[in-house]
Amino acid sequence: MTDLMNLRSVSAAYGKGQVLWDVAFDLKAGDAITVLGRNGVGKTTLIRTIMGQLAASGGHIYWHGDEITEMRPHQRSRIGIGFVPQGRHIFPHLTVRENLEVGLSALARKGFEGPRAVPEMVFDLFPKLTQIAGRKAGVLSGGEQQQLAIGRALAGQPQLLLLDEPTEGIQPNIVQQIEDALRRVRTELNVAILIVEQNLDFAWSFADRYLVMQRGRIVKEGRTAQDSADTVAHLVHV
Ligand SMILES: Nc1ncnc2c1ncn2[C@@H]1O[C@H](COP(=O)(O)OP(=O)(O)OP(=O)(O)O)[C@@H](O)[C@H]1O
Repeated sequence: MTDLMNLRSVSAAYGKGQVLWDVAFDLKAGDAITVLGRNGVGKTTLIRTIMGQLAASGGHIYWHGDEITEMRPHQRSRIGIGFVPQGRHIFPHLTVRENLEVGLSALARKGFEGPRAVPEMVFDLFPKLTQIAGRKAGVLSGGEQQQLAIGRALAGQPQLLLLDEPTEGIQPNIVQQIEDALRRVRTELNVAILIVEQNLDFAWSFADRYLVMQRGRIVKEGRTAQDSADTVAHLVHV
């Protein structure tokens, strides 16, 4: 079986300032991987490069074995890459349901015969969204907005979900609900999940594999079941 995604020697830059160097890793269906590192090491840049919001300045990105390095972000979302950006970026003046419907645009794949309504699975994973479906997203708590942002990405039925610091500023009981939901996304839907995180406990508990970045490079990687979180804490915490 071909991998879901492969990164080969990927680099990225903002103008002349190179931020990513030689990043390489593979993802399979249903994988859960976390990208760790201090502020400013390039984690968000990596996720934006995978999503195509920032063009790779070198290297190659493959999806099911096909090169997508030059593909535009909306096309990447149509082939099955979902993105929950840092800060969530929900539409405050739209209702919860309308925000979720925005996520359906990713289903406009050529020949895709999928549903044209938000899949029930999204409400099943986040029951709170059913209760607040008619409310304007701008008035929701941070935890509700995060559930909405994840639900919106899932409405597009991705095969890979990219999440940038999903636990940032969220109270612990909601973090637990998000973790439980993401676990189900993986096991029940076989969606691969890549999470950029500062919360080492959450990252270790959720992910099977970890990558640690320093100054735009992957400096350490491994399996969370084999290594203790203490072995990377000094590379992650300031
Ligand atoms: N739009 C931009 N233009 C220029 N430089 C940028 C831009 N965005 C990020 N950078 C720089 O790129 C480097 C990596 O930033 P990035 O946001 O990817 O790091 P990060 O590891 O995600 O950090 P954080 O945890 O703070 O989000 C930093 O030096 C940052 O200042």
